[in-house]
Amino acid sequence: MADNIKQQEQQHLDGVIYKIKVAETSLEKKIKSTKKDVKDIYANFNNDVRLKTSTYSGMMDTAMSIRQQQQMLSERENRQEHAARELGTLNKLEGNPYFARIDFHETGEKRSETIYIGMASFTDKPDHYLIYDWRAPISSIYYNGGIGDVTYMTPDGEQTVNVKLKRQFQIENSKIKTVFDTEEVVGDQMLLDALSNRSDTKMKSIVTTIQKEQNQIIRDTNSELLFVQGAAGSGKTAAVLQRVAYLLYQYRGNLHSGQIILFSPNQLFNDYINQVLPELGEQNMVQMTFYQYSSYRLPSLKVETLAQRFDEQIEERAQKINDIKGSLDYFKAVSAYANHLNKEDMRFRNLMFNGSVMFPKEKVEEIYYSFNENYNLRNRLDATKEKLLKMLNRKIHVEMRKKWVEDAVQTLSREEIQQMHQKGEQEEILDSDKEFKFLARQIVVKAFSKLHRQIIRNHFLSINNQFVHMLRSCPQIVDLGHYGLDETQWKEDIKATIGRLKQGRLSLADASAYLYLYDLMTGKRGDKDIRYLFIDEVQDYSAFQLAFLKFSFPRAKFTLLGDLNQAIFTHENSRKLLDELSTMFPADKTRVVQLTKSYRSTEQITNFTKHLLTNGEEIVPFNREGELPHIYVEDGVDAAVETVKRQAEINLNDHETTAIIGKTLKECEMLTNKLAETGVRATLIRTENQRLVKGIIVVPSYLAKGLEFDSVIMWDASSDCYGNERDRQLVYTICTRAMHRLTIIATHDLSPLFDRVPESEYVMEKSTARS
Ligand SMILES: Nc1ncnc2c1ncn2[C@@H]1O[C@H](COP(=O)(O)OP(=O)(O)OP(=O)(O)O)[C@@H](O)[C@H]1O
Repeated sequence: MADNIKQQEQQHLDGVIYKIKVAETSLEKKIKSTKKDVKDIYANFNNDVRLKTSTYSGMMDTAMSIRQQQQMLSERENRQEHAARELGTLNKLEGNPYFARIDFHETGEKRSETIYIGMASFTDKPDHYLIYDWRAPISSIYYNGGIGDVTYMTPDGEQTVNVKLKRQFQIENSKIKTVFDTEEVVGDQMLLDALSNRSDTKMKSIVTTIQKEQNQIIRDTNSELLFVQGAAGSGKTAAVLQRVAYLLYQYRGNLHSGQIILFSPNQLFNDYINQVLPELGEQNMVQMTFYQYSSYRLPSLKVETLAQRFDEQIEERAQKINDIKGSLDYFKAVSAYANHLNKEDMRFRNLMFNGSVMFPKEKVEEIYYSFNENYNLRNRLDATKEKLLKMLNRKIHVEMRKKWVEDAVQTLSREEIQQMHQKGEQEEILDSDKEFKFLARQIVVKAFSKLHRQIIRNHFLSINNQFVHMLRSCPQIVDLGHYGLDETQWKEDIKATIGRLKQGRLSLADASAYLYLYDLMTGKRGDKDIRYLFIDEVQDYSAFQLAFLKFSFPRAKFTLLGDLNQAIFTHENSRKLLDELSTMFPADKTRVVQLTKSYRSTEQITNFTKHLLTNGEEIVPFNREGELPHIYVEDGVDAAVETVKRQAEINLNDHETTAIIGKTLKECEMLTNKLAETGVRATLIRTENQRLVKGIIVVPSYLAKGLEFDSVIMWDASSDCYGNERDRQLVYTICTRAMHRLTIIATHDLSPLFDRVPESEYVMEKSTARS
């Protein structure tokens, strides 16, 4: 780029920065003066508020003047807060105000226009934009096309402009480091620079290099269901975080971050991505894992953890059970079963008082089914509660005459009596009979309060029994044979579920059905406040879970991101997911976007990992050069640990973050101990509640989901660890975590899952070959 262009742009930049500084000074003044105002209001509060409390009108005056002062205060405080936020944005802009310039011509206009695009908008006078926010409609032309006609969406519909110049900048500390003009959508050079950076324990925003296909995902506002199938490293997570920032900008004032929820694969991942939105000047949305959601909804039960769920995968029969329990057929079966509860089969519990039955379950059942067939489960339950509460009220009189109440009245202390009078808002009564009745009533009401609460909280329903009854009824509703199961196996599984329930535990698959059944029984209608729901790594969700989430968040638009190649929990079944999903949303409001380009890894790593898949989704590597992956096949564990040690040291010397990814936690523990014996310090990530750290970490495969590292060492890629075809997607997921370097180490024969990779795509290092 010619020096004079750089100079001209630097001059323009200096001018913008000067104006930003002017705006900052004026905001600082404004903040100072508002602060002083607030202080003055507090100081003069006593003088300005006229306290007149002797008459009614005096009290009204006082109230009015307090209210005026409060309004003034809150108005000043809002102003101060707003100015402080604006100042924060300007401070961020000052060092790096924009990253692109576009010159374009709009049909019908005499002159071309020039705009600069940055992280936030900046005007020096009303409607005079020196910088446009990257999320403004016009900024789309930067992401959507190169030179020539480019179309973008405005609030009034599509608009086409003719782009004459597209210029990109790298600015640091108010100085232009590089300027380049590009004909492309977003220049490869800029993207290459961004991707060559080292990994971090926190994900970064991609605003300056968003790709066209990613931009479609970010700016989609029409779809009820947006399904993104994207290869590993294609920027699904990155794009979705930008999308949240975009939605918050687009619907400012009508949408806040608390109305957006992101379901993520694990807590480590939550921690990894939690800086992106603050970096974009927005607040984080609600983030949770499905496990956390189920546990929060079922506080008295222990739901199976990620690690337990992963270990369970190994058993084939458990997998079949999971398949059926994850299906839409099963979801429909639970719905049909609940529907039939309107007529019969609702299970109840006795309501007890002082160790004996107060309302027997038969009585509760009689009440429940006494209402006509127009009642649904929700109002049937409400009406039952109302009736039970009335009956409980009527029982107060009977109970008051019982001996235990008389005894309790006799033993009341003076203080207790006084307290009861205060609570009952009744003066002490001189008539002793009335006084006795008053006290007896208070005692009974207090004693009944637990029962009262139990009625309000539906304790007369027996959800555990109901759930088991539902499981028993299933063979009549779902075709078990279709899932390769027979009734005996199903019964055995029910037995296991009962065993778990007795210990207060539930499997994750059971937890969804349990919650759904409970919600139907109690007529819950879901959380209507959530407007956007995102699921990352959706291939690990079952159709049941998705249908349940749709039921639980009925007003939310869904954005689902996944890679069918990385289905480590649902395996091949995940391919059915798309079909099943399409039945849950209106076809004209469903959009499927495919991202095929993989940005995370070097071309060599992507070419290698591509061959790990059979019939995989399409993957195109991004053109970034690196070394070929290395495979070491060693003679035994000790030799392999030595190789891990050597490789980890090389990686550390290159300042690379290394993740050693083992299959299970047990293997990772063993390796960490062995490494420690040889003097290598590595941090073992045992649970998802830990934090990622720099240096060498050892992490089990199921926790590495969604994360990325400079270097990955795959630990024990031998045939007895990964001998099963079902592990193919897991191996793919592990290897695709590497950005710059991938090393695969086997303690003996290499897993056959690598057989399909052509020899030209890696360097094979056999133990014997090196010795
Ligand atoms: N347009 C882009 N500009 C710069 N970096 C990008 C872009 N798109 C993706 N990346 C980078 O590529 C890497 C992979 O992105 P991301 O983690 O979002 O992929 P993913 O599709 O969610 O991957 P996976 O499914 O394997 O977890 C990240 O480091 C991300 O910052």
